[in-house]
Amino acid sequence: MKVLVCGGAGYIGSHMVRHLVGDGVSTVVFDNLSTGHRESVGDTAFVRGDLLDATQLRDLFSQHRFDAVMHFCARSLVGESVQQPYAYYENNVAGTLNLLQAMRDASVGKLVFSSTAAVFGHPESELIDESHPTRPINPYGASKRMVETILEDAARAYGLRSVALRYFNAAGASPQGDIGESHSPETHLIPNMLRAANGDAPSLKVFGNDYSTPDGTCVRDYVHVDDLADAHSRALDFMASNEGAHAFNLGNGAGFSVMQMIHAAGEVAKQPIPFEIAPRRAGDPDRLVASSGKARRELGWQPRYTDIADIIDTAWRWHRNPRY
Ligand SMILES: NC(=O)c1ccc[n+]([C@@H]2O[C@H](COP(=O)([O-])OP(=O)(O)OC[C@H]3O[C@@H](n4cnc5c(N)ncnc54)[C@H](O)[C@@H]3O)[C@@H](O)[C@H]2O)c1
Ligand SMILES: O=c1ccn([C@@H]2O[C@H](COP(=O)(O)OP(=O)(O)O[C@H]3O[C@H](CO)[C@H](O)[C@H](O)[C@H]3O)[C@@H](O)[C@H]2O)c(=O)[nH]1
Repeated sequence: MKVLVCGGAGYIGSHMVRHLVGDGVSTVVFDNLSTGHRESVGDTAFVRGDLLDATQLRDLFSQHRFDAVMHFCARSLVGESVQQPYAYYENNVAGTLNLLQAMRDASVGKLVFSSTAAVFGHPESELIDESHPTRPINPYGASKRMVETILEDAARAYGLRSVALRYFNAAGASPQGDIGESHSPETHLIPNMLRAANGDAPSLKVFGNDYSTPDGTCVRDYVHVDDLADAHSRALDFMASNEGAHAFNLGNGAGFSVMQMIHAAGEVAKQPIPFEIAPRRAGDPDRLVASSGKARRELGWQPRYTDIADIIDTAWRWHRNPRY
């Protein structure tokens, strides 16, 4: 089994690479290092390249015989996507089309795609399952939904087998503490809390405390990166016996408010997280919590990290001593 991991030098992708290598799967990483880190994949085979360069992709597929592709590449900042929609559609949609065409030319017929809770837009129910309408409210979410549609069409036209995994909030890091989340600028809550705890960043800005949630701050569903990696491996197995394009929501099914997260992180770091209340951030829905019953039933997926303190603790191991 040989797997191409596009975007494997990024936060989630690097945890996937470690998971595949641990399972003895031959792995090649393709990444332009726009937001990723070469150090995060150690001595795994690495090709620096860009999905927007069709020639590089053709060369890659001519040099290797891949059984499947995992595709983590994206621009993924919601606010930036509103400001720069062309850049988002170009990288996330046109880049993915280049990849799909190269796969087709090389007769590679299986893809696991990183989708997102942002395909749903404003939540219409407490728990979001796969029957929830997909009405994205920003270009980032729209770009991911477009790719899901392309995958549905590709299944019908070319027989491509695919699984779109819609992560809610990816969180935590390898418990070994040697790979983790490192973005610049960092926009995600857990790294920003832990950098404030470390003194690496000023106090955490809490974006709005007037949402219609119990304490007024936004509620999210945090799911550990190693559990996401496990779901990808299960998706590979699933495609061996299932044709077509499939989508699964991945979360723990438990919501935590920003204030609850600050409290939990303070307990893990054994010091209070300095914070201040700031204006709302554009595009943040009140509450996003997954129903992952379909992934449990059809993929046999069972997250191992269900305690928010354990999830934050793995991130804290990284943030105390980040390597990149
Ligand atoms: N982090 C989350 O909470 C979250 C939630 C839902 C979905 N996702 C999705 O999961 C995926 C991974 O997210 P992440 O947080 O690890 O992001 P990341 O930015 O850390 O990783 C993305 C990787 O893709 C690479 N890349 C981007 N465009 C590329 C291109 N054109 N060619 C080659 N390489 C390219 C980057 O250099 C980076 O290494 C993304 O598709 C993202 O939209 C993330
Ligand atoms: O410094 C910060 C950072 C975040 N937040 C708040 O913390 C919550 C979580 O924010 P994150 O930025 O960590 O995560 P998001 O829920 O905005 O985004 C995640 O889910 C999205 C789907 O809605 C996308 O998929 C995106 O890629 C993924 O990171 C939000 O209410 C946000 O307003 C703060 O208060 N202060």
